[in-house]
Amino acid sequence: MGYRTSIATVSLSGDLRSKLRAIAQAGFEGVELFEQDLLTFDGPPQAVGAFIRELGLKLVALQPFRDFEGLPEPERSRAFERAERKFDLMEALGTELLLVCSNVSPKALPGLERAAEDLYELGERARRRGMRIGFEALAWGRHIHDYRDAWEVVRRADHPAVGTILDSFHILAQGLPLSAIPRIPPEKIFLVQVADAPRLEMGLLPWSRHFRNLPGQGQLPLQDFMQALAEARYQGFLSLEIFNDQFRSAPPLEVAQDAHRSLIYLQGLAQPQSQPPPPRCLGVGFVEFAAGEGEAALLEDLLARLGFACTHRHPTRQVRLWQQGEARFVVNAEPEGFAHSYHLLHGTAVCALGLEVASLPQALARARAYRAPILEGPDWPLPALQGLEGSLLYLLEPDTPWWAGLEPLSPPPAQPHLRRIDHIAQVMPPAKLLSWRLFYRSVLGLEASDLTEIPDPKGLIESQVVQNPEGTLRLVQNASQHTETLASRFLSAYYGGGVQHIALETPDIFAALAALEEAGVELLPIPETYYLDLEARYGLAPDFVQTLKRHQILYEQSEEGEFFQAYTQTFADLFFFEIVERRNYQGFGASNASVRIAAQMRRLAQSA
Ligand SMILES: O=C(O)c1ccc(O)c(O)c1
Ligand SMILES: [Mg+2]
Repeated sequence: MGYRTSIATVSLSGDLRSKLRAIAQAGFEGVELFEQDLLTFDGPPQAVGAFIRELGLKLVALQPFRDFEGLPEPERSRAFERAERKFDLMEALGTELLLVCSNVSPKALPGLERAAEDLYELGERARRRGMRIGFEALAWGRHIHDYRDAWEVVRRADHPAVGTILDSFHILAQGLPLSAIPRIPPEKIFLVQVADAPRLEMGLLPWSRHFRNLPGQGQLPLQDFMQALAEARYQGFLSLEIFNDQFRSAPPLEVAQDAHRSLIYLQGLAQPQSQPPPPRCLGVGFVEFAAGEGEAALLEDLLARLGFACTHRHPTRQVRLWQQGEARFVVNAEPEGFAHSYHLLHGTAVCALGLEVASLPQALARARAYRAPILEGPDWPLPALQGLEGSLLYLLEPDTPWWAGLEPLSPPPAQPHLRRIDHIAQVMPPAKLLSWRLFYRSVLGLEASDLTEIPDPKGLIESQVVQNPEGTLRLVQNASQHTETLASRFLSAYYGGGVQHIALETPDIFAALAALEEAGVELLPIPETYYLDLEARYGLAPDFVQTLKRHQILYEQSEEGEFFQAYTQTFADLFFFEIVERRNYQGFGASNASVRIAAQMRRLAQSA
């Protein structure tokens, strides 16, 4: 990639040695050292510098040097003394760039000219020691909080050892215009720091210190920022500086690997032609369940009642294919192999998804560019990416005859009530939501919705939707910080994340449910009060509401259309199917989610 990659140590958890190892292992070329982190190293600064070089990393900068410009005496003189001690430290470490962030002290005096004089003098001191200083505007700086002012100060200082540092968060969070960036001479931009963030209504300082996230995970207009950098012809390091509470408690290597991926993604935003394009994802070709033999029979009984036909079976193995319309489920009850291991760990569960892509070579090239490990070879029926929590994401083109090795048994149902997989809902630990958001956006080029919150009787559930533009591939991802929510109970029951439900689409939910009821499928009972409220909320005809109620259907209306949904009782405790009918409707029935969760909780309490 064009820009050299770096990350600030503040972005990761652990002591300095583990941070640096993770940074090197994830493939970064440089690192910005946060001075605080020196305290977690069991050796002198020289040893830190040596360790960094042994890892093959370049120490891009030491940071931050705070509260420098605009001070009255005697603070001003003291600030220069402090700076000299930083230069000593930098000499020991072996780095030549010091990040100076704008003064936040109430003692700081205003005036760009005054600040320029201070920076000139600091630059002169730095130059004498073969060093440089980069001036960065903090969004909450006392007088200087706009990158244009920081640049103006640097321009007036007019010293070869004084440049500016741009930080996408401080610029984009304030919504500053980017038009001045291309006018800064590239050699005067000493470093560019990048971070994304969710849009939050809060003060800039707590927002920056706790909620920054990786490019591709948030909502800031980073594409515009990258465009402006390209116009400026900047060629130095892109350094991630991610202050985030979640990342600072997550395994450092996982965060570092995501971080490296996010820089590739960022590069692609400005120059899509510099990397393999994302695959066109078409939909879910199949879902594979891992099951023990006894459970496989129960699951297959449920599939049969849902209207699926067992169309194929493996000649020698415990592997069967069930189909209805375009929906295909593989039930794998083999006593060895990947599905078996997965079953041992998670119980009856979805162990793999078959993702249909328009071009397999393109999908694999993209995955390689984004360093997503690919499983392929004689051990695997299809090439696969690593999916959620040890599951697999097989990749296939729509006409791939992956079931050619199976024996045909019976034809699929001629008049299926259920036509296709509408969406798949996964539950994961909260810290994984952002990681998968980045994966799906970058490796697979899918769109990710903003995070929303769904109330569960025992706490909040965070939810995001990942989908293709056509809406033929939809993944809903849920997580919860609260231990008693349904999502969290799923995590503990399944020993990790996984598929919690699969929604199947029908063109006529009343006919579909009548058939299911006839076949003895148990639906999740919905309380009477829901229907009273529904009638009032949308002004529905009583007869219509009675029909919904008879089939335990949840209903939602939006500006454009209508949504109907019903749920099966949970299978093997926590997994279930959903039946949906969409009439010009693109959502997921958010207003009904808490009703459904409460009904499932009641049922769990009864069976406990
Ligand atoms: O939050 C801070 O203090 C801080 C320090 C250094 C930076 O580069 C920055 O963007 C923020
Ligand atoms: Mg910064």
